Amino acid sequence: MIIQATDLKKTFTTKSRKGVQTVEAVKGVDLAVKKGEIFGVLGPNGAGKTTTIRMLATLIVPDSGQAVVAGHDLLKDPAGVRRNLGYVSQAGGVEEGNSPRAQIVFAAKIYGVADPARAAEDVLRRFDLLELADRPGRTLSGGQKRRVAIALGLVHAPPLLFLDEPTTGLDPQNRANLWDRIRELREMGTSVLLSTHYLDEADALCDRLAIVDHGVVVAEGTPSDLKREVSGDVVTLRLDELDRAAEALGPLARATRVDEDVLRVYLDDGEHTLPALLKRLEEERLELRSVALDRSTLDDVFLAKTGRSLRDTGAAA
Ligand SMILES: Nc1ncnc2c1ncn2[C@@H]1O[C@H](COP(=O)(O)OP(=O)(O)OP(=O)(O)O)[C@@H](O)[C@H]1O
Repeated sequence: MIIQATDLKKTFTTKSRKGVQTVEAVKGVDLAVKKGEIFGVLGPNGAGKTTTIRMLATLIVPDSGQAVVAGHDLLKDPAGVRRNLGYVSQAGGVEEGNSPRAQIVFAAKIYGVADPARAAEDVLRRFDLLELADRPGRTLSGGQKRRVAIALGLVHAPPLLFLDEPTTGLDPQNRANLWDRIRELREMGTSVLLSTHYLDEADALCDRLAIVDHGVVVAEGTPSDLKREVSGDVVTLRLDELDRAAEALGPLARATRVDEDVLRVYLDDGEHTLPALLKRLEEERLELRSVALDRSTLDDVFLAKTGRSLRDTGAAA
């Protein structure tokens, strides 16, 4: 394991004119990240993703809990942890007036890399940044800035890289491009822990993930295991009498759920059970407006574990 964390907790206290406010940002998180995998922390805004990553990256001290990160104890040997990780924040930290090359060489010097110029050249090449390496940061596009930010976090070749919402704000093409770069890191043996609120990103990129909500892990596993656990297929029905339909179809399904104006019916084998569902609705004289059959998604997992849809939080793609 490159990360083994147990019961991490963090409460923030802020003082304002309204008095003292406390926020339990992380309420007891366990995480086990294997060497060489891309591990995702998926959750809506405010779930505690950044706080968890910042604790594991030694940037804030947990109130309680324990962790071993890259072979070093988080609390007893934070310097040992720090030497072995790269951290790329949400904001990305690219200087406007400085060239990517100058910034990366500077970072390499801070990390004590033996040949900073060469290390910078290597990482610039790897991230396809050589052509723009000597332009001021302010002239780069959003996608290029993200690549520079990641290159900055990698110049000392750490075995573990933390990426906090790496593709937020990027267009689909730049997101796909960055996913490929992150996969290349895995191929070179780097372990990656990233946070995201994009369902498709968690599904396509992560080997395993933890779904977090309100500061706790509500589910953990590979994307396909998580989806299988919830159910194979989902039939979404639009009709007027949702509750009566749910009652009628219950015996044929693994689970049913009324989700605003639709009824979602979870089935092991949707293709073969759908005709029976439709027959049952007809027997009950329940008139359908529309029906759709889909494989279950990570949003169905989130819904099953938290009672609400990640899409509804306004955070998901
Ligand atoms: N320094 C701080 N002081 C006070 N409250 C904080 C601080 N940092 C985070 N919080 C609060 O802790 C909770 C968790 O925040 P966190 O940034 O970890 O969530 P997140 O899952 O990363 O969200 P997002 O996707 O929006 O980045 C939020 O309610 C946030 O307002």
